[in-house]
Amino acid sequence: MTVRTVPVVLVAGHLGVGKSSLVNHLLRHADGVRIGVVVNDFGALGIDAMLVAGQASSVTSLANGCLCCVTDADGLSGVLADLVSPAAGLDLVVVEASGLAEPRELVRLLLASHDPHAVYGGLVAVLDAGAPDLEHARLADLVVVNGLDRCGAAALDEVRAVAAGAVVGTSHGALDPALLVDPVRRPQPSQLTLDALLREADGEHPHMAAQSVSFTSERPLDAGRLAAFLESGPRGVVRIKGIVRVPDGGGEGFDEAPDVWEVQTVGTAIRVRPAPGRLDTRGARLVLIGTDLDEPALRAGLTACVVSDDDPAPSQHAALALTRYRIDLTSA
Ligand SMILES: Nc1nc2c(ncn2[C@@H]2O[C@H](COP(=O)(O)OP(=O)(O)OP(=O)(O)O)[C@@H](O)[C@H]2O)c(=O)[nH]1
Repeated sequence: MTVRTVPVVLVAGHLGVGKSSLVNHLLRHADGVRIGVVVNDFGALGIDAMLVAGQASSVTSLANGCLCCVTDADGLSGVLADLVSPAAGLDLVVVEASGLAEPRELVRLLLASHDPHAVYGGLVAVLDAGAPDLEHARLADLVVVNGLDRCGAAALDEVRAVAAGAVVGTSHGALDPALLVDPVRRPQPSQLTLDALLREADGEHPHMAAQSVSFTSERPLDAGRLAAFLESGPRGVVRIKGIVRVPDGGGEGFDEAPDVWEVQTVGTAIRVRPAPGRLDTRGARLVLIGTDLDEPALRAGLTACVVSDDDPAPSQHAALALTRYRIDLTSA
């Protein structure tokens, strides 16, 4: 049986860069995605708590299912356990770090929590377009350069030159939630949800919509070439998900290893697990999600991963290049 997992996304950045604006935008554009928010408020005047709670606490009573918890770093694991439990029914948990929190420490805390229902959804670093912190850009899986309305887009190239993950420019934190989580189809409520009402009342900060590129191959992909493609952090790509068959030389002790894998990436964070049986495939099906995608380049990159007749037979443990990113989410 496959355990249901909820991605937990960390949002970090210096004081006043627009973290709360980003979280509020996600909540207001949730469109059926049930988002839980953790405000990691280190006593910094409680501003985050007020801003987020002002809207999220009233959302708790709606079908939308948003909720808000205030915590400090020590309480993170306990709060996360509640939020990601199947009973909470959430699709995404966003942890907003206070401007004082060290992103690396929060990532460590999250990875150390070992909750079977939580899966690391990536570190989103919000940077000020006027004075981007390039150290944060190097750490993050997704970099949001915020404040383009004030400062223009000049910082984007500077950030892209050093960022390991994808880089997106925003104004007022207007990040498309589809960059972080798949849209969820749920029956439409008979009346407007709170997120729709808030959007109408506030006016919009339009966000650059996420794009996607689908790639299908009838043949397996070479694990080494695919891993290199994923590790390269293709430009503009925030998330990749799909099913891939990779050939393996079948080294000793590896006979039981499956050949078909589910692959998910967020920025530079890669994770794979054995594909559920019904998703068996002869080759590969991948979806790449991001902004400003260079579709021909992405297709060329993935096509180059397809195993050809000219390739040598796979070496022993060939699949390890990819399967070393395995996280075991499968329970007996
Ligand atoms: N003009 C402009 N103002 C912005 C933008 N993003 C945020 N702001 C404003 O900047 C101020 C700080 O934004 P927040 O979203 O609270 O920033 P934060 O990172 O959560 O701040 P802390 O919680 O203090 O760390 C607020 O007054 C926002 O309305 C933007 O892109 N353009």
